[in-house]
Amino acid sequence: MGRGKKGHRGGRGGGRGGRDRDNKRGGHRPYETWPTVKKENKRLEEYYNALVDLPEDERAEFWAALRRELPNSFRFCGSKGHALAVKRLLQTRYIPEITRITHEGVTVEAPKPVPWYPDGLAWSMTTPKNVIRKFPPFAAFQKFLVSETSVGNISRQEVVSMIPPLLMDVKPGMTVLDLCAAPGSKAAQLLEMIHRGEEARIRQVIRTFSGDEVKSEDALEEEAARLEADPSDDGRATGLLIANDADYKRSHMLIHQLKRLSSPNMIVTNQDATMYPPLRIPNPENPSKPNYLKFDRILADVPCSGDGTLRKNVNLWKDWTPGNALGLHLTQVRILVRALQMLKPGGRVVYSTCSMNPVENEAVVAAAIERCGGPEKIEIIDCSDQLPLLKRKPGLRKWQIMDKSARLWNSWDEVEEYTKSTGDGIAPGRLVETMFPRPAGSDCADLPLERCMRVYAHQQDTGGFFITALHKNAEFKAKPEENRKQPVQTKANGNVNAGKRPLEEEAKEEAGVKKLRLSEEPIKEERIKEEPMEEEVAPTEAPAEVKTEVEVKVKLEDVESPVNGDAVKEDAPAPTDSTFATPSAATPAATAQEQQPEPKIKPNGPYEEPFKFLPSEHEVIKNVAEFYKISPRFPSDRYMVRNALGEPAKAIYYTSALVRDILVLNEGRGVKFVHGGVKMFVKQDAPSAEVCRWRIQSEGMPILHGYVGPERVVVLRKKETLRKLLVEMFPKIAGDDWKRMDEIGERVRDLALGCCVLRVEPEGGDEDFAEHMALPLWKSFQSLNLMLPKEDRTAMLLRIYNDTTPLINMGIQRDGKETKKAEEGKDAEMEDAAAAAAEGQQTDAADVEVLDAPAAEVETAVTDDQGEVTAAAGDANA
Ligand SMILES: C[S@@+](CC[C@H](N)C(=O)[O-])C[C@H]1O[C@@H](n2cnc3c(N)ncnc32)[C@H](O)[C@@H]1O
Repeated sequence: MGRGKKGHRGGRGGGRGGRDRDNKRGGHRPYETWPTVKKENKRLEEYYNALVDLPEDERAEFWAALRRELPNSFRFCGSKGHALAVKRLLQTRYIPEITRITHEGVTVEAPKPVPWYPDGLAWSMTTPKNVIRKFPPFAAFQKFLVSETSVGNISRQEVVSMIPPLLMDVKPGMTVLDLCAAPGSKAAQLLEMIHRGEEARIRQVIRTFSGDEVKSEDALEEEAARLEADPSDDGRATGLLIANDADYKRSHMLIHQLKRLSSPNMIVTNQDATMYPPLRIPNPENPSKPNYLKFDRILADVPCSGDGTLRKNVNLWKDWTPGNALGLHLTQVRILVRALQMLKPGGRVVYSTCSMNPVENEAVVAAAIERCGGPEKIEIIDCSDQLPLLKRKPGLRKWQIMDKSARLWNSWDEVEEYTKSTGDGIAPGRLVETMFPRPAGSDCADLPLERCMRVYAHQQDTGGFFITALHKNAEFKAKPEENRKQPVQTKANGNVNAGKRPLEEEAKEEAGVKKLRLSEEPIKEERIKEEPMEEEVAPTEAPAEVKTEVEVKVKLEDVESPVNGDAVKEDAPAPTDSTFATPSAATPAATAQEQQPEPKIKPNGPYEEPFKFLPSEHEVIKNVAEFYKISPRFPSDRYMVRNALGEPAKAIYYTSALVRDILVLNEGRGVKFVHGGVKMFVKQDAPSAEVCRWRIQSEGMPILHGYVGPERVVVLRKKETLRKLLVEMFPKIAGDDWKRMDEIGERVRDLALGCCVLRVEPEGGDEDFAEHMALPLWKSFQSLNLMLPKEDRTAMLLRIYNDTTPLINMGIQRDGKETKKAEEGKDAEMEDAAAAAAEGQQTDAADVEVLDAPAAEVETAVTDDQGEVTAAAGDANA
């Protein structure tokens, strides 16, 4: 997964340079210390004391919690069975050890499960990072966290940030859009939901045509994962997640984070959410009529001022100003309106921020509902019965707005009155009408805003968060933004005009400050120092990189992506290639049509390799199917490559049918797709023409292995046999050496050369070795090679055997005597290739076909994200 190779980044914002990062720069980064920030801010305290209605003692707790360090939290991720297996280790192996530890005479507090998180998969702990990192009794626990985080089984995520996906009620088969998704922790939760129960469903279907008995250990899980949940594609997940972020570099962090889940049902786009383009999908009833995708669920976890993250981003204590939130209000409304437009009637949008400010929360919800046809069309969902153990406060019905100069306003009427009395007629401190509670008598005056959910830091020792779930009753035509009432302004010449200073311009002025608060995710702190990212906070503009390739020509509120082939409104330009988005001559689409290999970097911005699907009858697809004896039940029309020529060169990807349709039908429309598909086959040197050169990639294994013929499957049942394959990089099988491989010895001796599926089916009776797995195994003349990156081997050794033995690499000896035999020479070459391939398994480094961005940018983005992940473990143990 690119882990390790790309380097680990040290903790965030703590001045601890990461190992590889330091090395890359040719030396150790000097240890930096951060000046202590005084946790005081008069205006902040004044504003929230006025707003948040709490009894005196609770108010004191509110501020005390905001001034305390935030506990560390993490989530076990991946498929439920796997996540539960890793969690069990924490409970049975590490917690008993931790509870025996005393530090400075005090018993250490062990991690605790978050009570409201389903299946106990989220945990939190208050032990300071530096204690865990430096105090030797924690060493084993630290190793566990670092190791499982590096392979993607544990994700560090703030507890409150886990709430929004849980309120989305995502079910398998649904189409889901995460509009502001980077770095991707919530998107990962959503993707897991789309795939929930899939493994069991596929097993069920495969058994119906193989006639095998249900294994008792599967029975329960399969019952839970009923086929009816998502039946139409032989049990494979049919749902879709589109994860989007307007920032190009952050969209690559997103790819890195989500790739771990190996989902063919996911696309990453790089668009400005305020004008997210309608996406074409097939129209089976009337193929000549355009049909556009509408979503069952949309998450709008919008950029915000982030004052709910004061505990983590301590600089906010000094940087908080009332203007930060005001400058984001309009963008937030636009994103929410766009989300509601793209939602199916009956669908749900969850809107969330890590801010406590009503101008970014209740005011945005009310403004968006008003623009989208009022409460008849959009309802605020009462979530009071959801997550009953989560303590929360109701949303505000009344609030005041603090302007830039810290003056408090009760209503827009008050602002207008004041504005009339001033000489220049300009409303104070960038205020606009939609920031205020809706006036009595208006459609939205009585919105049940108390149904919005506010979570404060003191309630369960977390950060602060705001979440609202909205239900769309029916389609609507959004009111144009221009209808908003502008403050009356009198020019010097006596003419009257509307607001002189558009909010977006003012927002840009504060860009430097807002960079702090794009997310509740910790990644920010480092990014602020390193990367100027003005586009993140320029609310109305697509980031420069996006704009160069996609120039949206129509106002999206007019387009209202039509559903099921409905004609586009006559008064609005049709969202055709030429009117909706005008790709420049240099877009991938143009190049794809010309079938010309293109330079990797376009003058106008990063180049994305096109997604080209291979016909089922393509020679390579037929060869692969023949070699692995892939069942005809496995779809062969969803294989894709990423190059303009559309020929398999290095890697072959696999996508779900819907992802394929979207990528194909929207090619050339200027939509910026940056990722899609799971790498299924990768080209590798082979010793002879009979050996298929396309090995199965480990991330494709869970999808494919059930359909591979018995000729290319090796079944392993014993724990010790797997240990040999994990510890030894190239265990020998020549001569009598195959006997060392116990129950798989004879099978691998007789197996034809090349890649096969190692199906691990534990014989039972050992809880640490209970999980079924399918791993790629390569057979050479002399040896075997489990094609896994070192991190995965090391993590599995620790998880299954509690073993930290260094890996043994006893490859073919390259001295003259040994390499005389042609077979051995070939084996040596193959071992080199295999080792390199296994290491590159999930990195783009091994995949020259894909060059998503200028090399330096990819490197930075991947390293950043990895830093986030590694830092997570490092931090948790720091
Ligand atoms: C609060 S963060 C999202 C955190 C993310 N949902 C997660 O759970 O990891 C907000 C994100 O919105 C992105 N963003 C800012 N303006 C945007 C826009 N107009 N359209 C789409 N994304 C935007 C930022 O780049 C940032 O990554």
